[in-house]
Amino acid sequence: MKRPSILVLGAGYGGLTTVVNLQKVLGTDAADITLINKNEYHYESTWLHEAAAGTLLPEQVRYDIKDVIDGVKVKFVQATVEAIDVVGKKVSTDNGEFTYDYIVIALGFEGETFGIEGLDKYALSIANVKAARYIREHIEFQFATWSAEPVKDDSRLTIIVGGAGFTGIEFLGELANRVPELCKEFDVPREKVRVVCVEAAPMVLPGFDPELVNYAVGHLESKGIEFSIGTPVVEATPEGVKIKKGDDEFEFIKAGTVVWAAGVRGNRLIEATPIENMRARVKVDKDLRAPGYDDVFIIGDCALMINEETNRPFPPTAQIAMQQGESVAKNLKALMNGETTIEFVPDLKGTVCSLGDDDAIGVVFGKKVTGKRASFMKKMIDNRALFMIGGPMLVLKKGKFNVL
Ligand SMILES: Cc1cc2nc3c(=O)[nH]c(=O)nc-3n(C[C@H](O)[C@H](O)[C@H](O)COP(=O)(O)OP(=O)(O)OC[C@H]3O[C@@H](n4cnc5c(N)ncnc54)[C@H](O)[C@@H]3O)c2cc1C
Repeated sequence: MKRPSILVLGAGYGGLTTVVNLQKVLGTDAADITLINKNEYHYESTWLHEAAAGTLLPEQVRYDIKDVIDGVKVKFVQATVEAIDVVGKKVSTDNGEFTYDYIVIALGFEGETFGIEGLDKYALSIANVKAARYIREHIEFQFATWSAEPVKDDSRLTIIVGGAGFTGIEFLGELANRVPELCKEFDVPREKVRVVCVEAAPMVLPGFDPELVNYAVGHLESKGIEFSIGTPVVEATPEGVKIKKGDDEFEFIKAGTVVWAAGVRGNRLIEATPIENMRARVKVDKDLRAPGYDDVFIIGDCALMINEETNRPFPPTAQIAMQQGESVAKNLKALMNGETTIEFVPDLKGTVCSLGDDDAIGVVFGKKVTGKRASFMKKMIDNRALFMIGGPMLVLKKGKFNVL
């Protein structure tokens, strides 16, 4: 009898956790499992702000996929997915076509600019490890140019961060520590550098406890970060951004670097399928299948699940993507054995937002934490994600141990 074929698209938190768990729950001959990913490595999306600021090297935030999968049970194909045909049950890539009996779509997030003029063209986005490396090098180039040019353009040293949500604040935390290093390296006086966070909403870190938000803002301001809150970006140009400060009041901030960290959406490939979606995120069934497509599972940032307690979608997180990966592996096994699938219920342990390498805020198991304790917890969370996918060897190789 032909073995069922399982295609997993994307080797991020969701896809890799699915595969690692399939290796555990299925016997060697139970299925043909193929994992397709754009790169031969996985990168830790939750560490990308560090690679973008330059506080970690791009190499430190990624590892080879072949090091964590069992080559006997799983075939890895490096390819870029170009189209998903959920009716014909096939996937086109730049490295051939693949058919499937079951598919797991875990292609992650893309930046969302909400149609704001010029942002797509002139703002950078912390979207993947290559984009993060580009941001790091762009900032360094601006500092090096300022240092070398005879007539100085101080706006080169202004960095605008669009968005005071989780990603924006974590990136600002890294920049706050990185800027003094850059000033030293490129002979730039610190007072010449501006880092400005521009946010449309009336608050920083919506959804976070106000006391923790005050702590975060105070910490970042003490390191020279400026906040412009309730002032939406209305346009980006090659010279900087225009922000709205009142009914008819606008300000143009000249800047050498604009990083847009104010929105994510699912992978655009979803929008080209007949599956109903909102900004490429699919409101999945309770067992994580796409409504109307019994052989299609969608997880991670491409999936949308409503938190029934708040009646709002769960925020897209690595924590949920990994738990979904575990659940999908169990459900695939159940389907192959003719059993019923289980409902996915997120088990939220808390959230910690870093403020650089040495400080953080968070709520863990219902308790508020700040400072070095929170920073320690953040590193333990990062190390746990490595452990769940690659075991102790991966933690030793890539883990964060600078905990004091
Ligand atoms: C700076 C930053 C900080 C964050 N911090 C946290 C945090 O502290 N805690 C938390 O829980 N979450 C955090 N998140 C969110 C978290 O990173 C995402 O929710 C998580 O990565 C989603 O996992 P995923 O498996 O859906 O996608 P990803 O982990 O993004 O993986 C998607 C994979 O698909 C691949 N891929 C994409 N397109 C294609 C294609 N066409 N063909 C082939 N392969 C493709 C990508 O290369 C990637 O390997 C953070 C995000 C960012 C950007």
